[in-house]
Amino acid sequence: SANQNVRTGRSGSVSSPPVEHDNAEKIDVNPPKGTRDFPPEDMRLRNWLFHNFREVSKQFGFEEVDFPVLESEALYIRKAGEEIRDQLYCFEDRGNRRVALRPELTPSLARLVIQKGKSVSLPLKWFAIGQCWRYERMTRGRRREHYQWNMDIIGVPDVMAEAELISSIITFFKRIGLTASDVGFKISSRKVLQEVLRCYSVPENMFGRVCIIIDKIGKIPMDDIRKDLQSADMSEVAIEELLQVLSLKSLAKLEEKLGASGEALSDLKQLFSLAEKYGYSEWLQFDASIVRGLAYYTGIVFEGFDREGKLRAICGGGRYDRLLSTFGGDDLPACGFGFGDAVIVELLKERGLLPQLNLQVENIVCSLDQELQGAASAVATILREKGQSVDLVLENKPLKWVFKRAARINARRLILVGNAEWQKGMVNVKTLSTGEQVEIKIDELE
Ligand SMILES: Nc1ccc(Br)nc1
Repeated sequence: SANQNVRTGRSGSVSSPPVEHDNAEKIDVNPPKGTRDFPPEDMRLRNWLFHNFREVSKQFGFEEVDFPVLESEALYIRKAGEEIRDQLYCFEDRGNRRVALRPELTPSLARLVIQKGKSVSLPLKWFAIGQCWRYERMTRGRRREHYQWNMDIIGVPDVMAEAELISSIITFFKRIGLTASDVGFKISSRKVLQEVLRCYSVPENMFGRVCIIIDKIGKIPMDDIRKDLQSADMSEVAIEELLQVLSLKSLAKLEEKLGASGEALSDLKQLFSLAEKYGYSEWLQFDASIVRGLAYYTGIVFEGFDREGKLRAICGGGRYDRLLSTFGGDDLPACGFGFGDAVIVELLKERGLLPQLNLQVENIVCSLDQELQGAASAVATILREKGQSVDLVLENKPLKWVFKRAARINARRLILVGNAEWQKGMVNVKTLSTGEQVEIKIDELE
């Protein structure tokens, strides 16, 4: 709360002059609404998560990229009625430019691919971990920022690319202890929707809009879904047929509906066949209701879900072969996914799989009296130059305080710099787990 007493956290007296503030009031020490601080224990978990994202990305031969958190608003102005557009964290900067805090990473990636043009050789396999933003009325109390891991393959038209991306996510899940009994992937293709809409002569330019409406199934009442579909030039018959197809959960039933000649079916059959080869069939299921909430998907779409059904989608992605041309570039086949940092942590908590991540410092070094503070610094430098981590006690503290701190930072060794030993070029080394204590020559420290 704003009037929370802010502990200065200083133990000694403070001699420096007070910082001049316009307002005498205490500032609110909480982060802005919908945002988070990462104190050490949270930062350790975040670093652990990102380390696993990076390790998998490298294992699949992907290169890391990043983009500005601030982008031109134009990157996200799509007319399909997406939630991501309604919640854009956008504003006019001091140069009167319309800008936005990025709500997702894919448009930035598309922009960079266009910028690089012919200077990059295909296929591109890029990954990024970046903070993404939305501005949502805090009535729902939801977060306004999260970190997303993205992996994208640019330049591969074949479903092999989607199969590879799904394999990378499964590799990640396995790395952190999740199995096919914990999570799965619902797989479909936007071409299913496309083929139904074509049967009922729904104009092509309604495709993105219909996808966004369909994505709201289960989130808003079905009557509103039907009304929205009518407003997208769909007849009653077309709507009923579409909803019927979207309820299909078997490729055989889909084939009965759409026939065997369409691309939707051939893509999906190929993907499930590749899943066999990769050895991850048990992780996948066909579910025609999956469309995902981004207008630019054009083919296979998929989302990771928790089999207990308690949580929102863990991750999601798909093929987006037409995105580059919406920015004036030449189209290139593309597919990718986004994987947020929130649901996965909720899932790991549920499954008791959160890792125990303690601070670990090898050495804590302290001098036994004020005159030896410099000697203690010299010992710290020697150890650090050998690549060891050292927490150097910076003030004259009683041993009781030093032992307490050593336990809190989980130090392996306590190095005591005392007068008598120092005169002999020695220090006292105590292994804290065993209590064993030995005198060691400084130049033999390791
Ligand atoms: N797109 C987006 C951005 C930020 C959060 Br939190 N959720 C979704």
